[in-house]
Amino acid sequence: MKLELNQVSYQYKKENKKILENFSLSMGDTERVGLIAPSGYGKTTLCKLIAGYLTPDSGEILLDGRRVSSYKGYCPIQMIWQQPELAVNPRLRMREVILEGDEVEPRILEALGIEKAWMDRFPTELSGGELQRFCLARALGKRTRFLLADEISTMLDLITQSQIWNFLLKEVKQRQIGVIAVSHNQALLEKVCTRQVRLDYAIK
Ligand SMILES: Nc1ncnc2c1ncn2[C@@H]1O[C@H](COP(=O)(O)OP(=O)(O)OP(=O)(O)O)[C@@H](O)[C@H]1O
Repeated sequence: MKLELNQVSYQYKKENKKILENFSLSMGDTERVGLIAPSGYGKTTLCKLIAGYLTPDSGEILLDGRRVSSYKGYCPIQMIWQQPELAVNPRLRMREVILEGDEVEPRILEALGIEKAWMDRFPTELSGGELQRFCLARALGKRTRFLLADEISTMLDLITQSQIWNFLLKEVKQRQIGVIAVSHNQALLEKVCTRQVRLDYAIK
């Protein structure tokens, strides 16, 4: 599958500043692209646009030639958010949170170190790192073809961070899932990504 961004521009309505101007990117599902830019330059905004949470002011975002916004039901582009507590419904038990994914395989839960006892808990009864594992698992449903990983491991200690990225890398390579990774950790991006794109050039 191919993900294409053609001349995408975006600005938050109440602000004067353009976040993205005519930004283009084309990537395949065997690629892992690292997005680098200083804080506040629009990395999260770009991820939200690609995942369909925001609509570009102009330009288009296509998955195999079809507009991402035209996908109904499960979106093959899944975003993992920087703050997992904002990405889950606090009223759902973790068992139900996982069901929001696309038939997530039990082996994925196991590989991410999710303990069975956690399934009956509510999001507020887990640590940030534990909750993030659930968000990762939920995003790795059957029909996922691209993963947007926005600072997904900042709340994890170094060992857990490396375990989780090792698993993710193996998984996306095996299943041909393309990845866009955002991190201020340059060493991590170099290890994980096949190439890197600078976002600050997208703004004039
Ligand atoms: N809903 C919003 N309304 C108005 N402005 C916003 C909104 N969300 C983000 N912004 C602004 O848009 C700019 C880009 O934000 P974004 O979160 O995309 O940056 P980022 O590169 O991901 O930053 P960081 O590295 O700090 O996470 C920032 O100046 C931010 O203040």
